[in-house]
Parts: sequence; C-alpha cells; structure tokens
Amino acid sequence: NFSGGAKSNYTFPKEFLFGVSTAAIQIEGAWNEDGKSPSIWDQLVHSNPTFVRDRSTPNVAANSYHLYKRDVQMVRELGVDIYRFSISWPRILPNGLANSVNTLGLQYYRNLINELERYNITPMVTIYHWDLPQKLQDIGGWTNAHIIDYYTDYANILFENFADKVKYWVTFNEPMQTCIEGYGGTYRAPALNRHGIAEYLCTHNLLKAHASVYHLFNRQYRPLYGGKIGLALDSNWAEPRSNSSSDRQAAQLYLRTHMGLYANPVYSAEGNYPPEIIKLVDEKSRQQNYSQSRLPKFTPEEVEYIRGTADFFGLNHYTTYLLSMATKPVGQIPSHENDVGIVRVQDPTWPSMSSSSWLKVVPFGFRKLLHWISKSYNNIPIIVTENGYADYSGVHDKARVSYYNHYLNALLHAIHEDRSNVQGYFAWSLMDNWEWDDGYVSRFGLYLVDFESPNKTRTAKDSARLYTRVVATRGLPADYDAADYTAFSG
Ligand SMILES: O=S(=O)(O)CCCN1CCN(CCO[C@@H]2O[C@H](CO)[C@@H](O)[C@H](O)[C@H]2O)CC1
Repeated sequence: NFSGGAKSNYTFPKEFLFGVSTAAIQIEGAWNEDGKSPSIWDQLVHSNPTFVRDRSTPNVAANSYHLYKRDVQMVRELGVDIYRFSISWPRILPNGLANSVNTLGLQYYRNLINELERYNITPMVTIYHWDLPQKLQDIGGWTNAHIIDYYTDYANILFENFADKVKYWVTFNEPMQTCIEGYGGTYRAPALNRHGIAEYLCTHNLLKAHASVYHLFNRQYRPLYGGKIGLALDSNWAEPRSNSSSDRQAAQLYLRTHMGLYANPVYSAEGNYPPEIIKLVDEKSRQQNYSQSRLPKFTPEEVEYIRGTADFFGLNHYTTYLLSMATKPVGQIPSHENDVGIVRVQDPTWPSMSSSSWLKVVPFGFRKLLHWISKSYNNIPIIVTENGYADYSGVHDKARVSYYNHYLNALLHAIHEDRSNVQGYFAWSLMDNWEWDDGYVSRFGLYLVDFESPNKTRTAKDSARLYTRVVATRGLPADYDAADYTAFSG
C-alpha cells in the first residue's frame, strides 16, 4: 500500500516524453467560420445556455483558430517535446460524411502542423475529442452502427493528409464521457439521457470504430510512415472506503466496469468486455424483462478484431474516490450506474482549493492507478495524456504548482520504484480554455488567457515556469516543499 512517496531525487529517463494537451472545441473558437458546421456541443450550449455554469459558449474560446502561432510559441517556451491537440470533425467534414471535404478546415491543421515542425515540436493528434457533427447526431450519432464507417472515412482523410508528419494518433478521448455521460446521461453532449440503453450502444459502436481505424492505420499508413496509435481513457483511482473485503471488491469492480469497459476489449490478453459487466447487465436485463441484454455482445471474430488494437495506453487522470458496494439501488433504472451498484465519496481531508469540486489532490492515487494498469494490461507502455489542476484564475497559481510537484513526484516513484511502464506525460492544459459545463470559470491552463481582451492575451503562470524547469532538469525543483506533501500521502 504505497503513498505517493516522500520527496525523492529521482529523475525522468532521457527518452521520457514531456508534452502539453488541448482540444479543438475548448480552444479554437471560429465555431461557424470557413465552412465548419455545428458540433453536438454547439447545438447543446446554443439551445440550452443554462447547461454552462457561466452561460458561456465556445464560439470564440481562446480563438486558437486565428492565434495558433502564439500557441505554438507557448509550447516552445515550455520546452516540451510534443503537443497534443484534437481535430474537429465538423471542420473537416461539415455534413459528417466524406463526400465533401472542407479544404479550409484541412488548411488550418496543415498550418498548425507545419508551425509545430518549424519549432521542432512533435504533433500528437486526437481524432475525436467529443465534437461529433450535429448532422450525424440527427441520424443517431454513436447509437447508429453506420457511424463506424463514417468515423473510419473521417480518420482516413486525416491519415491521407497528415500521416506523413503526424506520428502519434489517439482515436478517442475518454469514450466513457461521451457514451456514459453523453448518451446515458446529461453531463456531456448530446445529453441524450437514454440511460441503460444508449450508453452501451455508443460503447459497442465506438469500440468497433476504434478497431476499424487502428486496422486501417496499421494496414495502409504505418507501413509508409511509421507512427503509433492508441486510445485515451479517463480514470479516477478507486481506493476502498475501508479495509473490508466488500469495499476492496467495490474498488476493483469500479476500475473493471468503468475504465475496464473500454480497456479490456482493447488491452487485455483475452479481449472482450470484462466478465463482471457482462454478468451484471445480463442479469439486470433479465430481471427487467428485456428480450436481450442491454449490453450488446461481441462475436468471437469481433473480440479478436478489437483485441490488441493500440500501441500505447493513453491515460487521463485527475483525482481519487473512496469506493464501497451500494446497500440499496443507486442511479436511474436502468443505467450503467445502477447495473454496477457502487457508491463513491471523497475524503473531506483531501486538499482541494480547486474550482472543479471533484478535483481533490491525491497523488498516491495516481501512483496506484499506474501500477494497476501496468499489472492488469501486461505492462503496456502508458502515456499520461492529461493531468492537471483547476482554479479560478490568477498568474501566481500556488495550488497548481503544488499539485504538479506532488503528482510528478508520485509519477517518479511509479517509474523508479514500482517499475510502471510510463513513457510520457502531458499536462492538461497548455492554456485556460472552455471547460465544458464549467465554461470559463474553471481554469486548467499553464498559461492564463484573458478572455475579455481582443487578442485573448496569454500569460505564463508560475506553474508554466515550474513545468519548464522540470522538463529542462528532468527532475523536481530542490525548493519543492516536501513538508506539505505529507498531507497528501495515502
Ligand atoms: O464525480 S462527479 O460526477 O461529481 C464529477 C465527475 C468527475 N469527472 C472526472 C473525470 N473528468 C474527465 C476529465 O475530462 C478531461 O479533463 C479535462 C478537465 O476536466 C477536460 O477539459 C478535458 O477536455 C477532458 O479530456 C470529468 C469530471
């Protein structure tokens, strides 16, 4: 049972990749410029302004569509090797289908990739970071099995145009947020709320779409240009609420039925959904008089088609929860939450000065999660594609500096003591941006953005200077105050 680990003199390996991440909807703006059509997020926030905490929209955001050269300068100022950004499907294919490509949209990303090359920065492209064209949602979106071909055609256009320069690809950012929160709930677009049914249809189609794009890349583009392709899954760490066997079972069940719902089909030796979730949903569906399980089945051929379809495990991690088995039904009936039947809380003593109420500072959770993934998925190379902290703004962001010191310290212990196979780390995010339902209230940036200024002025925060030092020295700063660290150890 490790803590995040006391302050150490460990350093990051020479070939360790340091990066910084963003996403199209959150930074680009130009929501309807140069041929781009609405995404499901444009539709959601324009028709339900109250969905967003400050009633804001991503119509302009940080205006990176016009200010990307400043963005690339900032990435260079940080001294990082690699920049993770996402491409907007409705900017490339306004009607969602590949019969008509928006050349102005392609040109924007070509300009961005060329600018990165000029500064000797490696691009990492996220193909889907939640921006489904609304025109495809109008015909069912991720619950319509034809989406597999639509998504594959879209990815093929990106490979055709950029695979010669882009060597790192992520098919999906956080499928759980899209399927469970967006199709099963109302926390994410399209806020369909068809809990118990649509989240599993979305999951089933999305995993097949992921495999389809992997095989296309592997067959047609990797032989020509090399490169690596993976998936980015979000996961909290799940700590048992007490040492009881029931709570320990709840923690394992959480990991297996949330991150594992997507990780098992792709990364496990046997493939397929985790047996636990199949059993739970099959049983509940029978009790609820459905003619067949609400969780669709993969055929043996499909299990093989999806298994092993990633070169690395992309992990987005922020915080930790305490888990226990529910003693009475939880969540909507039917729903994934009700199917799994666990309860999660957070320890009130865990520090959180964060504007995102869910973001508690628990570095030992990061270390334990990395170990769990390494152990569960045969030591697959892990790239932390997102990790960061939210506050209400300000350039002297002490809490964010502290968060990064503690999480990077936990990462060093994971690498050197637990031998977790972590090969890269991306800070979320390069700059303050549109934080979904939190709008511009919650800031995750290493650079402050003045959203009131015409140039959306970007200013380096103290955390940007910390990150630059860590990348340059490959270790933690000597003056990092270990004293306040003990508050966080598990
Ligand atoms: O437990 S509660 O129901 O009360 C709140 C849910 C907590 N989740 C944890 C996972 N997080 C995914 C992170 O989402 C990622 O992280 C960034 C910061 O949020 C986003 O800006 C990125 O776009 C996204 O990739 C979303 C919030």
